[in-house]
Amino acid sequence: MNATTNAFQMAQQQFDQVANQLNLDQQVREYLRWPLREFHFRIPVRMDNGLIRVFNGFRVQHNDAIGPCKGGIRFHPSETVDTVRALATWMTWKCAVANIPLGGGKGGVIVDPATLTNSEKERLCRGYIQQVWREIGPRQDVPAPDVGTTPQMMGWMMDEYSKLAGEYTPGVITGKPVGGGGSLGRTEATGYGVIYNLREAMQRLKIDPSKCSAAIQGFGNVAQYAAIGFTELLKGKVMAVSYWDRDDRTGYTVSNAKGIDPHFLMSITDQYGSINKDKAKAEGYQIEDANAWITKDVDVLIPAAIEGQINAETVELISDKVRIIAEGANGPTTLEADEQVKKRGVFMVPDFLCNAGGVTVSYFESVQNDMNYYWTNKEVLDRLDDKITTAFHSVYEVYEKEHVYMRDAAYMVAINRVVKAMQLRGWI
Ligand SMILES: NC(=O)C1=CN([C@@H]2O[C@H](COP(=O)(O)OP(=O)(O)OC[C@H]3O[C@@H](n4cnc5c(N)ncnc54)[C@H](OP(=O)(O)O)[C@@H]3O)[C@@H](O)[C@H]2O)C=CC1
Ligand SMILES: O=C(O)CCC(=O)C(=O)O
Repeated sequence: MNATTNAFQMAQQQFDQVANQLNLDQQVREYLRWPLREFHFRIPVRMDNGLIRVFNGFRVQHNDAIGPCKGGIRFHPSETVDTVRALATWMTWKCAVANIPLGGGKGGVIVDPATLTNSEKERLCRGYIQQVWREIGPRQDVPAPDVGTTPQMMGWMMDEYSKLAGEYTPGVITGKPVGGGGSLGRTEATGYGVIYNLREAMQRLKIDPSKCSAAIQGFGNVAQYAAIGFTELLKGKVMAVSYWDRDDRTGYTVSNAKGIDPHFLMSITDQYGSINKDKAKAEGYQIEDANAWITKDVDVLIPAAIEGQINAETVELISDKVRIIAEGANGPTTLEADEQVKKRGVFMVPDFLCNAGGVTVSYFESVQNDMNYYWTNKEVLDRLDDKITTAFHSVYEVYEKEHVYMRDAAYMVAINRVVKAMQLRGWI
């Protein structure tokens, strides 16, 4: 998030705007504007050099009216509790709009995982669980990966929880490695979910996807599979992706006038989403500055890195050719920029609808863990497609009927479902 934008204030303001439109009761607003519970803790870790380093960790549980809290754990050097609160709040709306029986939670550790060795990462993951294990569980709160965390880390966390709980408990965490309690399809789920949303949006807007081009910000998990999906499922062209270069401490855009080959770029990308720009250049790619991706004359922009990237400054750089923004990241568009996007009539597929594919397959993973029976990749992706398609149209129908912005329509669907669950449980 850029320095001037606080993600949690942004999440609250988005909610307030729609609460006004829905004329939501004041007491219900108070309930939903803040997380129900949050845990702040310190995680001492013995580093490989024998010294102890203490990390700050958080787990925030926003709402569990519909089911156990659900949401990733982010390892990031600029993590703040407000970012985690925002992400937990958005998880509540995400699970509700996807119509899966889960609530919203999120976790975080202030750390740059790229500075840790593998064994230090393992001890940090186990330490995180040691601090929070009493507050999570398959029927309480189920974490998962997010920025800076991986399936292997989820495997270590599940193992630590199982040891502390005294029984094998795969359903405590999702996004685990396949063969270690994970589900096929989870790796590609979020990026493909973005693409299923785009396919449905284009069908409603009568746009031929095979004639479309896209530019993507980021080249981590979500961006990589969005790029593959855009080229292979929609048959469109991705003209540019951007990434953060750790060595140069700046971002770059990697573009190709003929369209990028996502598989080639993935083959020269490290585990943190950093592309080897020399190898890309040698294959004829152009290397441009960090913001070049957003200036491209493309039909679709897919921000898939972090929060606050389409903001008051960068929104001015968006080409008039852009017709759709599909938010792969959580909270990539600030409130000011959102107003501009709305005014310009660009069709918005909002974050908690657009990137709901990941948590949907996480839900499938926990269902498979409970059954101890695992589905094929095709079964998982077919079910995902079905869920995302239904979610998209449930929001689109409100957008059409109520003549509201797509983000507001998604909030309306989600808030109504959460409020109904709260009423049915006698909370309000
Ligand atoms: N993974 C999932 O299933 C889901 C993820 N999301 C959201 O999607 C977004 C991306 O997550 P994910 O792909 O998993 O995370 P990853 O860590 O795999 O990828 C994010 C990438 O974006 C890079 N990045 C950071 N800042 C910039 C920048 N200014 N310009 C270009 N690249 C940048 C990061 O670099 P570096 O590591 O060097 O900072 C990293 O390589 C996040 O908002 C996440 O919360 C949402 C739903 C589910
Ligand atoms: O897979 C999950 O449970 C959560 C993924 C997540 O953190 C997100 O959707 O932002």
